[in-house]
Amino acid sequence: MCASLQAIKYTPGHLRILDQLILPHESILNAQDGFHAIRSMTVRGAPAIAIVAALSLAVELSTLEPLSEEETERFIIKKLNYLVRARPTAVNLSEAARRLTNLVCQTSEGKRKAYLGAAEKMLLDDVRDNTAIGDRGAEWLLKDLPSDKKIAVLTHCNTGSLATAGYGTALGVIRSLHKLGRLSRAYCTETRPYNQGSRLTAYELVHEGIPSTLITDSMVASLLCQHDITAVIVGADRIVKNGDTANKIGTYQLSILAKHHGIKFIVAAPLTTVDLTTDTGKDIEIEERKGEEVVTFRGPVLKDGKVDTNEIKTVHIATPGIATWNPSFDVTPAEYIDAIVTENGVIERKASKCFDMTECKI
Ligand SMILES: CSC[C@@H](O)[C@@H](O)C(=O)COP(=O)(O)O
Repeated sequence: MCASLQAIKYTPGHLRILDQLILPHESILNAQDGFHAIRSMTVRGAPAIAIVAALSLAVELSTLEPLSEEETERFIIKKLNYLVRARPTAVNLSEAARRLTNLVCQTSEGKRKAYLGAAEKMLLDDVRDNTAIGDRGAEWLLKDLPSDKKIAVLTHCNTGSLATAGYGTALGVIRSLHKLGRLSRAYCTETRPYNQGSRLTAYELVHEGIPSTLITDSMVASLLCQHDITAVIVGADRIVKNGDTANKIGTYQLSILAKHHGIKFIVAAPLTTVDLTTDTGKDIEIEERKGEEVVTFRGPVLKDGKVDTNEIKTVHIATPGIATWNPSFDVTPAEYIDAIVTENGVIERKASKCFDMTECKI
């Protein structure tokens, strides 16, 4: 089997990320490079952007002349405050900044070393947590089914190795189902306008040899109606206290379709995505991106019927002059979510209309 995909490659003092716009690795030398990589979506996915932000500052710190403890603290806090402004919706970024700031403030001697250790640990922790999410989610989905039953699932956006430090969240559940020999097929949506599904999830599913089928976002109702789909599994950018969940635009409509067809709707995310400081989804800031993403399409050209990744082109696919609206995320109300899987286990929504997310942090 070929090696697993890795979006983030780090050795002390060196950070390289896979440029998800074209796919070779790009070097990140400092926090400014980290900020631009996140904002331009060269790296994307809630856990991955938090890790790249933290590690970009780690690389910058490791090249810096010795500073006093006080100067080091001021430097780190200033850079973290800058990095959190790269993208607003995924809470993992601000959660990491808050945690690293607290650590640095509470360490009296060796602040630089403490920061580097904590930032580097994020890579390992994320893979460990995602593996637990994948296994727990798969186990929960299979628990009431005959042991020889294989299931088909649908996922949206990208939640795999390319959106995390490895293994993936929703794609981690799919990976675990496949590992157990219990996955008949994973369907993935194209995920317009940025096409994380057709570009990244499809790439990863094919790379891993997981039986998979790509559909456009407009085909979901027909898929759920005509095929035997057991669950829709998505990741999250922010899960607030009552379980309302911000995720890639289009997730909300999938949850409504799943409910209509009596299909389970599952959110899979690490605890770093759970935001207990926000009560409901109404208070989540939704990033709006440039209309250009809606009216253009970017990809490799076809030469003699073959995809040529050396030549990437942007084409215009809408009538010039048309107005656009491009919210990058939407909020799925908790009442449409059946279960939320974290590394600590699965919380089911039973009779009530919402979750108490404080339960999963215990
Ligand atoms: C494990 S990542 C979960 C989410 O971050 C993912 O589904 C998503 O919405 C990514 O959005 P993106 O805009 O590509 O950063």
